[in-house]
Amino acid sequence: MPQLALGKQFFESGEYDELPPVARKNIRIAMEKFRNFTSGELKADRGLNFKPPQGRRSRNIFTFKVDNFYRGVVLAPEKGDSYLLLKVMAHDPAYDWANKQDAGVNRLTGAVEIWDADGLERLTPDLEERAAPTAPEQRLFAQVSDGDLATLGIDDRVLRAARTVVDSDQLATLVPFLPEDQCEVLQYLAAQFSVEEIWREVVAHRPVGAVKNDLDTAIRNTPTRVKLVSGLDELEEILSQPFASWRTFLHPAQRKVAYKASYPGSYQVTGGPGTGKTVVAMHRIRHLLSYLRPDERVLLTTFTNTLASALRAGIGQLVEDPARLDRLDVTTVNTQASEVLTEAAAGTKPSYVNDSQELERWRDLVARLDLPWTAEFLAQEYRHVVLAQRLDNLEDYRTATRRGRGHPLNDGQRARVWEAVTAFTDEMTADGVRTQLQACDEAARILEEKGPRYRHVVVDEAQDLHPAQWRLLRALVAPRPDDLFIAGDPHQRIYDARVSLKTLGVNVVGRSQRLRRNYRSTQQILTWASPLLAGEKVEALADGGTESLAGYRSALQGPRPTTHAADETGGELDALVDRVREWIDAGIEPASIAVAARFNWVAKKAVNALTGAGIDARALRTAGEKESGVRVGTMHSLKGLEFRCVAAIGVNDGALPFTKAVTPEEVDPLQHRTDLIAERCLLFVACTRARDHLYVSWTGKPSPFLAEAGIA
Ligand SMILES: Nc1ncnc2c1ncn2[C@@H]1O[C@H](COP(=O)(O)OP(=O)(O)OP(=O)(O)O)[C@@H](O)[C@H]1O
Repeated sequence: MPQLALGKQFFESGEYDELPPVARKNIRIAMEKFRNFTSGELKADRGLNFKPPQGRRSRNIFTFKVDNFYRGVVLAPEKGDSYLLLKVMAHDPAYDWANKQDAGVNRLTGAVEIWDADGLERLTPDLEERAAPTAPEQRLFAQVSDGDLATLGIDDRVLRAARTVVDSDQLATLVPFLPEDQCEVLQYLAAQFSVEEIWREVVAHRPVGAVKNDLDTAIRNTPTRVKLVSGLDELEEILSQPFASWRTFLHPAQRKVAYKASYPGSYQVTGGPGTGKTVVAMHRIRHLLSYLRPDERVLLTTFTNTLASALRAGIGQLVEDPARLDRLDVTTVNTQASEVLTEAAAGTKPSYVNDSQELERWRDLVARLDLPWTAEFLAQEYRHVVLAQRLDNLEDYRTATRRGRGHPLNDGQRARVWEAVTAFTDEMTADGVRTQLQACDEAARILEEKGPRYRHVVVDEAQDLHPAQWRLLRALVAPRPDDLFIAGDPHQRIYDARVSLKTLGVNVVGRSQRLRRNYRSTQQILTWASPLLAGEKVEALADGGTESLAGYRSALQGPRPTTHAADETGGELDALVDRVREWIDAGIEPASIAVAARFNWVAKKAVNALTGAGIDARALRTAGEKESGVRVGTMHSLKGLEFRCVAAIGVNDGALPFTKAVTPEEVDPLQHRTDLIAERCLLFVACTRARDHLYVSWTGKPSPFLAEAGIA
């Protein structure tokens, strides 16, 4: 029986979602014929009008009639009996598209590649001309021999184009025309990966099996871009709902991590912004739910309630069975702490103090006890040393290592700090209040006594969790195979969190995967934003060492980010209004536009400026998911989210880094450095929320981060 398959191209650019229901029905009827007819019958069927387009490049490409308006384009290998549906378009564009495409089997991956061969052929002479003044040995791939390129699956036509590439900007212009796997190889080479490293990255995650040079096998061997359809029922199901690519077409690295049958313990997935860590976490949950025993439950944690509801909706699209979904909780770690404490206090909910109330208490203690340190210093000492290591008495504090703290304390000084710590905790207890982190610590202690609540815990946005939160996560699940699955990115660490997971009983050594392909933002946005972190060594997620963005790339293309320098705030806000209006006039949904500011008061001004100019805009924090209007919020509040357009405003000297958020070097040089990196990461996080358009503005002197990155 013939194998039906749907190509990723079929769903691209939202074309499929815009097809009228009747066209979808007709696609199903046509596909039924592909399923049931012999090839002779297909060719003879007048309704289907199955034929090769004249002028096609690939002899395996055919078109067929969907109805009087639409035609389908299908890849039908000569040998074998698979049919890969590539596009459904209006009559003329369908022929035009079909004639431009070529199809082949990648020598390295054994996967089917379909690419715009017409575009590649037309672009190559132009690139050759532009590259002529640059000597071949100075071009981007000069160090890689033709033989090595062939080993990595680069075919002759791509080789000719690759040899013209002078720099990564030129590679970006080629990307839309390249066969996908070959494109990935060239991007790795541009990022200075060795042939062996690329071989590992590109081949190791793929299904094993001999690479055969026949399209039929290749179609069945390309889960990244081809959805094999088991039958007409499944086809009907796929065609009847809006399509989200992330549900079906995982990158081999994503698939391997998400659907590995079992890990002997905890597992960690890292990667730059937009590399699909959350997507992997959601697929892992689908996998875990399918194996769950009747009395077991799964927990997914993330950083904010907004992200938790987005995750819940996402998993709802992946797991249809409500009975399975019922066995999943999606919350923040702090919510878990509150639940545990409420349960332990027979239903009485805990009361909290926020960061500024906590600081007020330290300030009061500094004055009362006449201490020689600032309130900020004591709050950090409590958070990063005492709470982090769960130090319960002076003896332990005396001998504790103070990793990451740059201001030494002698024995007498430690005794005085401890006096303040004791007063602080005693007064909090007497007032019946806690900080969120204290609550996590207490909840962990309770569960350490009572036992875990979940069979599996999946942690998203793991980079900002404090050791007390990790202790709670550790206590929520027993140390067993597949206990914790952790997703995070140290480049997005915007709160001061440093942990050694091993000392907290979470061991991911030898069990981790880094994702490198960005699915969210255009290459232009990544190329612009990555230098914001350049030169900074970012501490790895788990246990020492550093992480880099090597090989971080995107296959998406778009305009370069733009900047605006204003002399005064009014001018900056006027320019923002103009930019947002341009986006809306170009047809972009206002709710897919975000404005990000370092401070809440700047965000409020932006809301006023936009609404004053007649543009629907609202605060991100309070906006309901379905509400209209441009979203405006602080850079912190954009964490984990994404928008088609992002305007980062107020990126001024003095705002980024914000002086008050950075411990003075003379107070604590190590803390000073950590705070500065967090501020850098904050700007990076805000910029990498953008999918298509990024705009950055400032008033007066720009942020030194922009200047250091060569942007302003
Ligand atoms: N395999 C895929 N195919 C298509 N789209 C994908 C794929 N993987 C991820 N995406 C999309 O890329 C975007 C970013 O994914 P996701 O939020 O999972 O990344 P992330 O690494 O968690 O990002 P961040 O760390 O910046 O929050 C989302 O729109 C997601 O749907």
